Amino acid sequence: MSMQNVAASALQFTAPKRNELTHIPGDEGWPIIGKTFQVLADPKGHIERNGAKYGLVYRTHIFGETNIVLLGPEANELVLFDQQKLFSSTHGWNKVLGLLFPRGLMLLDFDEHRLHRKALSVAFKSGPMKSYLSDLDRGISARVAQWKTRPGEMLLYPAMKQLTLDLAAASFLGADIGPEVDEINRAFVDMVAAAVAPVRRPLPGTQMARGVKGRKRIVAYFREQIPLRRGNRGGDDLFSQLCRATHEDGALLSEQDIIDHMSFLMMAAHDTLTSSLTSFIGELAANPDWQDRLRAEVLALGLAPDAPSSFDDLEKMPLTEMAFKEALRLKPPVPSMPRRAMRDFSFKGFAIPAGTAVGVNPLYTHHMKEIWPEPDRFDPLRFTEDAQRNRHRFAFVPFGGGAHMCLGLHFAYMQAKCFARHFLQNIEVSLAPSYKPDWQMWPIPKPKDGLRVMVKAV
Ligand code: HEM
Repeated sequence: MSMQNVAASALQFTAPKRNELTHIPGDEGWPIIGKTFQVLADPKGHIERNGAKYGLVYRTHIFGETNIVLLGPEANELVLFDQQKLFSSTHGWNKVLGLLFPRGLMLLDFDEHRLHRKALSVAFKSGPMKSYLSDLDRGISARVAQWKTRPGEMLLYPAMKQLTLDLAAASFLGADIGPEVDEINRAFVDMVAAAVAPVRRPLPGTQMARGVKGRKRIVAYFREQIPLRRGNRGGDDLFSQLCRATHEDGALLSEQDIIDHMSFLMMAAHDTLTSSLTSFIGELAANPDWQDRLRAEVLALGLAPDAPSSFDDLEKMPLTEMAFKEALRLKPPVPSMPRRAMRDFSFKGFAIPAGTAVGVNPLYTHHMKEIWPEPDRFDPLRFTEDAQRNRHRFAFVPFGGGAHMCLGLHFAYMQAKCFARHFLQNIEVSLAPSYKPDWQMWPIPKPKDGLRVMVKAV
């Protein structure tokens, strides 16, 4: 199938009439605003109250539209695995991300999505990943060494945000960006912040307006660089990999495709890693026994404090991986995932018509008491092989599942373990007595006060 035929087949939909959904239990709240403010104020509480009142399928109204929320592992499997190709990711995510990240991988569907995902996958094979690891390792080691020289209180979230930004510049764009690096970083930060801004139109003075301007700058940068990266200025960074990537028929990705995929990839990686690395270290600060166990695992690698980490070293950190998973369970960086039904379907006895906006919710599933006893307790042993064996495979879905499962999953584990290795080997982290950080859980989990931790050299 040629790329043009595939692109032309993008699906259209008609939203169902209101009375086609009223058989589904729920409460749509006020006209127009619906339940939007309740969801924004307390997403976990809101969804748990609705789940308790209405069950695993309920109707609500957010962001100007009726939504059907489908809860639990079976719903995740139906929607994410999507064996029957019922659900469009394009028409789910477009409303949130379409203006700034049009045609990012997650915003493509079905055959077209499959072809692009295949082309992008080369950049995530083990050869390129090893090269990203050496960039990440260098950046992390240098930053941890700086933190080590400044013992005392530190605001974890902003420090982590700056670090992931600098690491993305090195591993995604190459160390050699030149004097434009600060300007590109700023444009990128504006674009990512706009992705989750409450005002969705680029009105003057809004974050969305800054985001649209940032996108213009980033697009211009990519456009000017593509011919250079395809020639002898290309390196091993992710951008250069995409500039050389081809479709099945051997054709290079188009300039516009590279721009759209790069913008999306950088966004997909940035806030998710910032959020998860912050919650991971936050949990270790709150659970010193686990911090000690992971430090022992790191020290057992036998590496000098400033020595680089290899793929093999990271393989020998299973407890660290389990602890990172537990942080992702407690605070999934993508707490909910939207889709649009392209055909009629039914779930738990409810008929749901084509065109309906539906959503699944990792944040809810990750706290279901019947799957995760004492769901708010940090316990990495939930992820031993034994403990996982009898669990539904869609009970833990921080990276989604099925065709759109996170393409950067191994990148994320690699960065988290590399970070843990340098951090724990050099720094001890704690929380002040009686301090309980307060988190905003949606659209991306983030500590409200930046998360104050105490650091000291090990
Ligand atoms: C802890 C970090 C991360 C988390 C929790 C995360 C989570 C997710 C989730 C839940 C999805 C699927 C959304 C859906 O189906 O609606 C997704 C998709 C994606 N993620 Fe990640 N992500 C992370 C890091 C990354 C990184 C580091 C990269 C790139 C280097 C990345 C690239 C992508 C891409 C390209 C997709 C779209 C895949 C597709 O549609 O085929 N992510 N991610």
